[in-house]
This record gives sequence, structure tokens and C-alpha cells, in this order.
Amino acid sequence: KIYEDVSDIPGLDYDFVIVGGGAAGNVVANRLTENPKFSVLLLEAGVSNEGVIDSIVPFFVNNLLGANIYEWNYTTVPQVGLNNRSVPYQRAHILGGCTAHNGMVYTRGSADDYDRYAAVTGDSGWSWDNMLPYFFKNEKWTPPVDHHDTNGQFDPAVHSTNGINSVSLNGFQWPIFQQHVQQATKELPGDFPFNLDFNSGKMLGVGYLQSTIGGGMRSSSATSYLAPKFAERPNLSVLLHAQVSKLVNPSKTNKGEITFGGVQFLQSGSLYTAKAKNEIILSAGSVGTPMILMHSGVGDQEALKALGIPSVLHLPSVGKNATDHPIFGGGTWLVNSTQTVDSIEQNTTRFNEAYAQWNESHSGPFVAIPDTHLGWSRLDADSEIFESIRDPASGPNAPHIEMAIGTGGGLTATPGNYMTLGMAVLTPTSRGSVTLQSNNPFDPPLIDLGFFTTEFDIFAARQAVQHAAKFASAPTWKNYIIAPTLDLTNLSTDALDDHIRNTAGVAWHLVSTASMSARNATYGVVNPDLLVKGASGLRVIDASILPFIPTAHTQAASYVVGERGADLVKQTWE
Ligand SMILES: Cc1cc2nc3c(=O)[nH]c(=O)nc-3n(C[C@H](O)[C@H](O)[C@H](O)COP(=O)(O)OP(=O)(O)OC[C@H]3O[C@@H](n4cnc5c(N)ncnc54)[C@H](O)[C@@H]3O)c2cc1C
Repeated sequence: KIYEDVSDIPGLDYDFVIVGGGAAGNVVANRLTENPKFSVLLLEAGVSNEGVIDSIVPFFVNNLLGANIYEWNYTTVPQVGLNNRSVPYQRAHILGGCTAHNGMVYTRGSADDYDRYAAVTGDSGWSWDNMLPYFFKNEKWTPPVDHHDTNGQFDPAVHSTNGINSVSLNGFQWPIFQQHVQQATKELPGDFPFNLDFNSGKMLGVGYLQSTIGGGMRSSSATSYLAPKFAERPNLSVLLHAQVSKLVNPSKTNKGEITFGGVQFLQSGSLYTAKAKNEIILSAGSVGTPMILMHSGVGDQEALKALGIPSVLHLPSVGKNATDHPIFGGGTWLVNSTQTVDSIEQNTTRFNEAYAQWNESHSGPFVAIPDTHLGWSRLDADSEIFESIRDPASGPNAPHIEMAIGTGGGLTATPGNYMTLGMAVLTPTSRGSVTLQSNNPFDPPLIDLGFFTTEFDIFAARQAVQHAAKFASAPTWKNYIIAPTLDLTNLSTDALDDHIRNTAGVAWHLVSTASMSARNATYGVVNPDLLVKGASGLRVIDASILPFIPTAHTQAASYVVGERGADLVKQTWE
């Protein structure tokens, strides 16, 4: 059941306490309560997702991103590589976590990414082949609501219709634009080959967008993994508005490991302690999880001491290695067509018609986001950067650059019709951190993404801008594109760097702040079974454990961390 008030829940003693109801936490809550013998309490700081229309209608994807009750409302520290700008750093404060407000883009990453996880942890369970069954447990491939012919737009062999979380191709088409994109892949097959399905593990090329959307609505971890189970699972309790501050009552086991007696949380101004007989599972995400660990005395002992937090377990890697994808414009072009998403965004009558259609039948333009395709590319193997830097990609199938191909100029465009190519560096070598500013668990943390602090990352960004220009130069666009809104191709290197540093933002794909490493490694936070090194009865199951950022948007990776993590817990306790 789902509870809003601590006085309504059936006690504070459970077999498992899970902290955070996001992508991974809700998977773990669902899978553990498949066993009727396990009692589970899931503590979520945020609010209910029930009836939050901006979290339901796919087209409203950006509405939740401002400062509001659905967000933690974080801002990064000034970023040296962004010309000292601080940028808003969205994290969801709502059941479903970031799956309740993310862009819904569904990308698994490269097979090489997972094979590298297996190699660095010494656990073949994290390899692509061994993780594929978990992608299948997560994914419920769903026909798009417009029932268009999807032949040639994806590869059914690499998808599953038996999972839980809906994934589909766009349920609304922009045919003229899409035909040009397809034609561009034929005209420039060297740089932009068509890829039938970039979720096959072999990502390179341009393919149709896949999203976590089903029946014209967002499919989040709350709507797919939790809501359908409340009625049938008396062993599942979810408490909202419960912000965990720290783990309490540490003691030593006879093996010398640290174990915690409970989880302290705040609700309506009062502190409570929930107890876990078997395990405490941290799934508070790449910001929340390291924060809780550090406030509990698990982290770098010197840094904690400086803040007056007694050290319980010295794990210097907590909060380090923070890695995210910088995103920036590859270009926006004014186009010679009225068939773009601007025609809806800029016209109140059409906007209202589209909303009415969605309300009536969950169909029409509001069932999709404006991107129609994604492109994945590698830097040239003979790029000068590789003379001084080893290729940071996980392998030859992993891209360095992403190109999101979308109709429209975005919400801030001046009236007109546009197309936009949004770029990301997928293999950044810059690293940041999540640290504490005080010993008060309710103070926001210091989030440093470290963006563009290495030569590789800015080099890759420059190449990405050139790459977008190349795509837009395909002959098919000749009578479609009128002009770029800003010509980036004639800028000097310094001016282009400055432009990127002044405009880049974040993809919100933070990982590695409680990184997994080999069992005998002296760095890292968790072992390959996700148990915290040096602790007992404490696991981390969320995106923070990924030792490297996937070359993809990170929700699919977070879901499978949840799926495999739940299996690891079950193997221990069943
Ligand atoms: C704006 C945005 C857009 C994105 N777009 C995409 C996209 O299009 N495609 C994609 O694949 N990925 C996208 N992502 C990334 C993806 O959603 C995340 O990688 C993924 O959700 C991470 O899962 P998680 O389980 O680690 O954490 P989360 O999903 O972040 O869940 C963590 C949960 O823990 C809760 N929590 C935190 N601290 C506490 C505490 N102290 N006490 C109690 N609860 C706590 C939070 O409120 C939250 O509900 C996006 C992310 C954002 C923010």
C-alpha cells in the first residue's frame, strides 16, 4: 500500500528498507515483494505521482523542470569549464524518481559498456550477454498508439513484450521531416549509416527513437512497477514525504564489518527510525545515495571530520568520480515546411486541439516528444586527440557523440518552423563530485560535474558541432533548410569553444558516485554484488554504482541495475 503519513504505516520494522522510489528502487521493491515472506518498506522523500498531468502527457516533458515541488531544486557549483556558470541540476522529488520527469528516451547503451563493467569488476554477470535477460524483464515492447507500420523501424529480435515498463516507437509522425532524415542516412552512409535498432548493443548510426511510453502516456517506474502491485501485495509499504537523513546506530559484526541499526527519516518536522532485519538498500540516486552515506559517516574520513561528522567507515570513493554527459546545440535551422512541432507550440488553437485529442483518446501530437531519431557516432580513429589521449570509449561499438534529431526549434524559438540537432559528449573524461557543505543532512549538497575540464571533452564537443553541420549538409535538406539560426561552422576554434562553454547544459545522467569495483579493489564503494565494502546488510542499488557512464541515456541502465540488484538480494536471502 502507499501511505502519506507515518502514523498509518504498519510499524517501523521490516525485512528490507529501501531508500528512494526511483528507477532502481521501485524495481527492487516490486521484485522483493514477489516473495510473500519478505516485508518491504520503501521510503520516498518526494510527493505522489498520481494524477500529475505534466508527468503523464509525454509532450509536457519539460514542464516539470522548473523550480517546483516535484524537484529537489539543486544547482551545481560554478563550473570552471562552463566559464564559471552554475547550472540547474534537476533531480526528481516524486514517486518514480527521475523516470517520472525524464525525457523518456529509451537507450540501453553499447554492449561494450556492459562488457567493460564485467571486466573492471571481475564479475561476468555485468556483461552485455548476461544483462540482456534483465533488459527483457524490464521492457514491455508496446505498439505505438497511431498503429503505423513499424516494419523497418526496429528489430523485434532484440526486444521483449513480457517485461513491465512500456517502450514504444513514436505514436505520432512528422512524415516530411522523417523522410528527410531517412534520406540523409542514404546520402551520407559513411558518417550516418541507418541503424535498424541502436538498442541491439551495436549502437553506431542513425535510428528511430524509442521511448518509455505506452498507450500515449509516460511509463515510469511508479506507474509500471509499483501502482499495479499495491492492491495485491500486503507485504509492500511505500511511505511518501519521508526524507532519509542518515543511517543510525552503527556497530561491528564479529567479522569486523560495520552494520547499521536503522534508517533515520524526517516527516512533517519529526524524526523516525525504520529498522531492517535483513538489509538496508540505498536507491536514492547518484546525488541522494552518496549524501546519505556521507552523513552516516561512510566516506572520506578527513573530509567528514572537517565537517564534524564522525567517521564510521573510511571509503574515500564515496561521492567521487561523478560523471554526466554535457549537452549543447549542434544547430537549429529555419526550415521550409509548416509540418513541424513549432506549428503546435506557437499556435494556441492547435495546442488546445492537440490537448483535447490527447484527453479524448490519448493520441495525436502529445503522445511523443519532438525528437524522431537519434544518431550515434565515433570520432575519427586518426583524430589528433588520440595522439595524446587513450580512447575513453568502452570499445569499438561505443559512440563518442550523440545527435538527437528533432523537429522544431524548442520552446524559446522565435515564430517560425525549425529543425534542431542536439549534441552530447558520451565518453567524457572529466570527473566531478558530490560532497557535503555541512553536517546538516537537510542542506543541499555541493554538486560539481567537472564539465569540460579535460582537453578530450572540449575536442569531442567541437567535433560534434562539425558533425551536426555535416548531417545538415546532406543534399536532401537543400530545399528544406532555409538557414541556420546561428552559423557555428565559421567560428574560430576559440570562439566555438567559448560558445560551447557559454551554452552547454547537462543531460542529467549522473553516475559513479558510489561506484562498483572488483571485490579486492582498494577503490570504489560497492562490490560487484552491490554490498558496501566493509559493511554488512547495506547495499546500493541505483545509477550511482555504474563504474563508467554508459554511452546512452541512463534510465535503461538504472532499471537493469535494479533488476539484477534485486536478484542478488534474493540470492542472499531466499
Ligand atoms: C530531467 C531529466 C531528464 C532525463 N531524461 C532521460 C531520458 O530521456 N532517458 C533516460 O534514459 N534517462 C534520462 N534521465 C536519467 C534517468 O532518469 C536516471 O538516470 C535514472 O532515473 C536514475 O535512476 P536512480 O534509480 O538511480 O535514481 P532516481 O530515478 O533519481 O531515483 C531516486 C529517488 O530517490 C529519492 N531520494 C533521494 N534522496 C532521498 C532521501 N534522502 N530520502 C528519501 N528519498 C530520497 C528521490 O526523490 C528519487 O525519487 C533524465 C534525468 C533527468 C533528471
